[in-house]
Amino acid sequence: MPRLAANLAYLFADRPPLDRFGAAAAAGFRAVELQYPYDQDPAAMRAAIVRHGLVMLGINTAPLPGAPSGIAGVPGRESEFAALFERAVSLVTALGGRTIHCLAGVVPEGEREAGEATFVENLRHAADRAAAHGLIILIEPLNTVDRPGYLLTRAEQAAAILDRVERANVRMQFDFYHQQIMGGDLLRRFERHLPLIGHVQIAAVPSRAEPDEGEVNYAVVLAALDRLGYAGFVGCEYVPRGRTEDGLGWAAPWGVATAVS
Ligand SMILES: O=C(O)[C@@H](O)C(=O)CO
Ligand SMILES: [Mg+2]
Repeated sequence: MPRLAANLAYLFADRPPLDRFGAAAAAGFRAVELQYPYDQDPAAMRAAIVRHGLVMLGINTAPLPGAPSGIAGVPGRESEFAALFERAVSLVTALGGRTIHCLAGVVPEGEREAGEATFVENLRHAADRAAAHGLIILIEPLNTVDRPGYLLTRAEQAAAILDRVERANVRMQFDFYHQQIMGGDLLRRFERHLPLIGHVQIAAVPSRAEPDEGEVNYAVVLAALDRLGYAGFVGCEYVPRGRTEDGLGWAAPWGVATAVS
């Protein structure tokens, strides 16, 4: 059965950050992912994770002023990326987490080949640093509607990058929301890339709300993940229509509870 993880940048976001861990655990989530928890106290977050018996999954590399979508694939910013990555290693290690999503960044049309080469080199260096801590690096293709100009947009492109990086601890984060927008054919593409996939995320398309509306049938998708042998967590990275608890009906078959009040 798919194991659901709460993305606490999106879910329970009506609460202060430290209160979201308990809310996720109370709803039945067994794991959490955090995105950008750089302004929070790592020890307090770790204590909340342990207190509520949660598995801590991953964080993202931090955004920079003028570069909210990262710099891992931006030529000329390699030393800044190395520093950003070290910061992510310290934080995720303090949280007891497992993965760092390295955001590639926005690259102008004429520089995309150079951007990919930069991305590959940066990922190689980062992978070697990550290996020393037993960490996995994730790269995630994002859709061009929400992120115009983002370097990494399709699962096929991510697979080609991973092929060039040649490091087993660098993997693809397959977000069904983004990949539906960038070509669809979700189950065939997921299956084709499964050996490279390190994490999965879901949200309705096009609303990015609870995965119980829109053009993707997530009951079918989640059953397929099981059938195809995906053993990782499924990150719930959606924007709740209202209170998170009130929209969890879709997750009941997967062990997460709906609101009782
Ligand atoms: O899908 C997304 O937007 C995220 O997974 C992410 O990490 C980039 O913000
Ligand atoms: Mg995502």
